[in-house]
Amino acid sequence: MSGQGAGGGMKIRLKVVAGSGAGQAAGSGGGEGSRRRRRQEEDDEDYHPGAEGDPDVVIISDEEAEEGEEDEAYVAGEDDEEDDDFEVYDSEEKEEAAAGGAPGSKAGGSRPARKPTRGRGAPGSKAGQRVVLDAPARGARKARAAGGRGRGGQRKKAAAAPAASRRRPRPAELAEDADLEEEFVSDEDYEGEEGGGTYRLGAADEEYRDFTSLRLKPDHFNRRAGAGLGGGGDRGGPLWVCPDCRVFLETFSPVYKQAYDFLIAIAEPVSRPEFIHEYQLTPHSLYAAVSIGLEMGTIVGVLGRLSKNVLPREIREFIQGCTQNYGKVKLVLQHNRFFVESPHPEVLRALLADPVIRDAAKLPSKAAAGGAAVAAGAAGAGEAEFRVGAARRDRAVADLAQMEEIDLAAAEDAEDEEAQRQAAGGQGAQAAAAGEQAPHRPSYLLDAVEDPDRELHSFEVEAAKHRPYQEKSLSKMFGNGRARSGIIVLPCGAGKSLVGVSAAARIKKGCLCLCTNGVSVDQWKYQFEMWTNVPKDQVCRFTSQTREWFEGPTGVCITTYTMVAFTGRRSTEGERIMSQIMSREWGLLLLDEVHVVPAAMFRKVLGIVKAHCKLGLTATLVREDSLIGDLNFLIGPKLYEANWLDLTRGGHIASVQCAEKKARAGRAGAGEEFDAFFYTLVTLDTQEVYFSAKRQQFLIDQGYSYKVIPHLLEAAGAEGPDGGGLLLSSHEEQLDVLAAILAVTDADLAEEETDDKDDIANLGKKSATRRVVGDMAALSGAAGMRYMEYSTGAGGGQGGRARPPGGGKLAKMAKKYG
Ligand SMILES: Nc1ncnc2c1ncn2[C@@H]1O[C@H](COP(=O)(O)OP(=O)(O)OP(=O)(O)O)[C@@H](O)[C@H]1O
Repeated sequence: MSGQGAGGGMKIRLKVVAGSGAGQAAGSGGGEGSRRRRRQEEDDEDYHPGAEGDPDVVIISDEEAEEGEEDEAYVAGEDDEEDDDFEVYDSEEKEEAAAGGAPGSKAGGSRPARKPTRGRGAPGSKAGQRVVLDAPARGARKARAAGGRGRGGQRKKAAAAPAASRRRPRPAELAEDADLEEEFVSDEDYEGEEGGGTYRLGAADEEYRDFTSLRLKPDHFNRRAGAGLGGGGDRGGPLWVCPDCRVFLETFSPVYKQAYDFLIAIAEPVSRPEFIHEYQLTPHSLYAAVSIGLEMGTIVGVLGRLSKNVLPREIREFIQGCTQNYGKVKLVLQHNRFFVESPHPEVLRALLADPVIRDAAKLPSKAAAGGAAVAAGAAGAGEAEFRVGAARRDRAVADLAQMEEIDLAAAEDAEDEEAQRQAAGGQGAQAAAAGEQAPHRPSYLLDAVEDPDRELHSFEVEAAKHRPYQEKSLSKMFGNGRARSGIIVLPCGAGKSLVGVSAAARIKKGCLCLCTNGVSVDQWKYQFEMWTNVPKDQVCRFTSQTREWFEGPTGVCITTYTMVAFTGRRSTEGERIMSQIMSREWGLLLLDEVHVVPAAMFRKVLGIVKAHCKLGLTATLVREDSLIGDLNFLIGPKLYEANWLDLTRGGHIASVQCAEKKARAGRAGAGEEFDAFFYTLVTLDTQEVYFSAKRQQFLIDQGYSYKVIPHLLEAAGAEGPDGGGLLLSSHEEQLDVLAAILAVTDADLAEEETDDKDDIANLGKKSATRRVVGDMAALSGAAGMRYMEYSTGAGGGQGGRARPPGGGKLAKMAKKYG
């Protein structure tokens, strides 16, 4: 069992099921999603975004490609199997891939592949599962590995990096070959291996990328931007698909929109500036893809079709490895208990062989007769057995066809000790063992009608026409008559609230909405009332200030993370409401601002609340605590992510202007109509400079440009506050303020009274306090709150709406509507 996720409690990871790479990477957080990788880059002192750190994509011409082939004449059959670092496919093979053919199974035996320049792979295995290093390097690496350290102890397997990229071989990390285990090499081990070649390996190796050995498709010339996807539908591919799982997208392609929609469904965006986007295929992103209904063959087929270069073999294998385990195990919530179900006895056996799961599961002491016995691998005779009744299995198989919305990702959320004991199949096993009809309702939406516990609400969205990206988000969440758990990423002001409200309306069972503070609670209530016909008494708020409960059997409860996670003494009314919250099976758990909620709090809350479906909403999946990967398990995969620039161009959100003012002290400016201005004041010679570099990288990746205003006084064009210039304009005054700020202690801060006890920003303080003047990290945006603090939703709106209650958003709307 992987179980490396932060925090205690049981974890169920895909890896357990079949030891696939998907689970491995996911379990350890070692999928090394793009964000984490970027952080590592950022942490590297030598990394200078926008300078030499930019990806160096080398595109070779036809002639060069041919030259290359002549230089290294490929002799079919000679060392075909032993020498390939990565294989290339012709269009026939591409078709085969599209049809879901096994990687490496070569039709017809002839393969116009080009012999790679470096690296070795797949001895004796056409499927290419085993990828080994060339002998001298392997020896050297092994030797070094003995004393080497891994990247956070997570990367266990070394494999041949594709010669083209010579960097972390993500696809091969998923190789299932146990022999590779011993070839553990850390990034340090890679360092210098190339002996002064073009590559600098190790943490900074990503600065140098050479993709010259990517093989262009024979008709690649027709695939240049502008050639269009005409005729056979196979032209004009806007993608470059690299063997290291990077995908580059040309935004000026005529099929950009289609390619973008596809890529965002299968890959993580790394960087999306104006002309070339970079994406990364990761286990998480591919898991998300299959969870929204894309099949392995489709993913490979479409990727190949959109690509200018022949799809590297690693990519096919990687995609296969990451997608094959989807749907094998389901976590089903019923009668406030979780049941682990699988139609595959071997999967259950693997799960039960894991000591953590076994410990957590409630198992019958003796297996009952009938059905397929699934003995826990580690269990001896006389120990508990887990039995799966035949009828139950058949039913599960049938149900699997529909695919359950609560799947392995959902399994991760049951962190609460007690819930876990019920979750790991114990109750289900007991019921099955006792010959009872196993409880199982796979498709929540379809089965809601039959649900004996159903308490359906009947409100509907009636005041809105969804914008295209909102519709897209919702269609990713709802499909085939079921609801999927996951995260929707939409920029500030793009209308996440409407998406959340619509999801709650579609899931006709109670909705628990969790917000980061009390003001947000008021705003969500307002949003529910504004967009839907929900009766007022069916939307209730539960905060430190307001304790309401809905009339009737069900409704919408809006509260805060802190209220639910609170462990101290509550008022009688508070206790009563909390017990209502805890005893219910919610249809939807709506999680606002998921990127700022500390992971520990998520686990706590998700252990307390039971819901059929979870929807996380955020403007950015960037977290300061590097635990973004955990959200995949705590909530679910990312279902949709909109591109800021596209929405801006579409007039859905304001055009954003970012400016960073460098000063020793100063004040921020104001915006103009239809433009949202983001000003950050960075005090020189402080930690803020470091954090501002991070923010700059974020902005670049999101496709924004920003301005650095180094001399505030000159920029202000005036001398003092009366003249419209700066406060604290003299150097002495600035030093005084800086000294005062630096002198502030936690004790000083504790004296400040809070006005929102529900605010998640107050976490960790003994008394509920708010930082009015905080430490430098908090001031510079390192306190876990997002960088973009406000925006306006320009265009496409329904102007003249009533203003909502509340502060932050109120100000935003007030700004928008004048
Ligand atoms: N489909 C729509 N039609 C009309 N107006 C819309 C639509 N979707 C959103 N809006 C409006 O756009 C504005 C921004 O929406 P909302 O506050 O939900 O954005 P948000 O993504 O939650 O922003 P933030 O991340 O800042 O909280 C609101 O005024 C909302 O009423």
